[in-house]
Amino acid sequence: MNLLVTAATALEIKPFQEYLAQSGPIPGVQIDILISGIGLMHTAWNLGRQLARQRPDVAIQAGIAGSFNHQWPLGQVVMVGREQLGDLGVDDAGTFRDLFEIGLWQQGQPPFAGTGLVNTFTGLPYVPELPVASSVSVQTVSGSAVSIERLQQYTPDVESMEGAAFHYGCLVEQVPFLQLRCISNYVEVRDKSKWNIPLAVKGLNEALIDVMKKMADNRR
Ligand SMILES: O=C(O)c1cccc(C(=O)CC[C@H]2O[C@@H](n3cnc4c(=O)[nH]cnc43)[C@H](O)[C@@H]2O)c1
Repeated sequence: MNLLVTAATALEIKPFQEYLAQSGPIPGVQIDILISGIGLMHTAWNLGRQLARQRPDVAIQAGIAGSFNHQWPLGQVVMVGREQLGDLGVDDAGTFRDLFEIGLWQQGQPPFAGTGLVNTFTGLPYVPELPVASSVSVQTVSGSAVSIERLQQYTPDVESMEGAAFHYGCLVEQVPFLQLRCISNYVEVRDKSKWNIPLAVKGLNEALIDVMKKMADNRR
């Protein structure tokens, strides 16, 4: 099995890489690591180049995220079922309208299902039993009541800056994929002191190692 593990920053998957360095090669599994950079543009370009070089059997994007859902504690790991683009559109005299609303994109145009980039989890050797989240990808981390209220139209559970690019690339290339996110903060009026990135990185990497091992076991 060729497994691609990608993250926006090296920090997010450092414990995973340390685990791999300690455990040595995993029989039957070749793992490529891609640090894609923060944001949709960097992720789209780096992922596209990587998929052209080496088509993986499975791709996993691992990252931290903000949560709209206060039922989930910081450190909760989720897998993303549906991605939407939260800020690609026009400012119509003070009202945000996305590309579907103004007719520049059509709902259901491949690889979209409606207005979402949906993971059916098909083709994965193992699907973890994690809460399934709806996600919105943004260029700017939401940090004001106005921007948070505007995103409610997408009924998101979580927010990241790379997820939609990852779903798009994997759907177009028909690579089975899994987006794992661990909650580092709530999406609320910005107060960085409430974020817990170390906790989220720890939870993310524990889940990532577990998923990688189970995928390897199921592929042998
Ligand atoms: O402002 C800072 O000092 C600062 C320090 C470290 C990290 C940040 C980020 O904004 C991290 C963005 C990064 O993490 C994902 N992420 C995490 N929480 C959120 C969120 O609430 N909304 C959107 N993205 C989030 C994101 O995918 C980026 O890769 C700031």
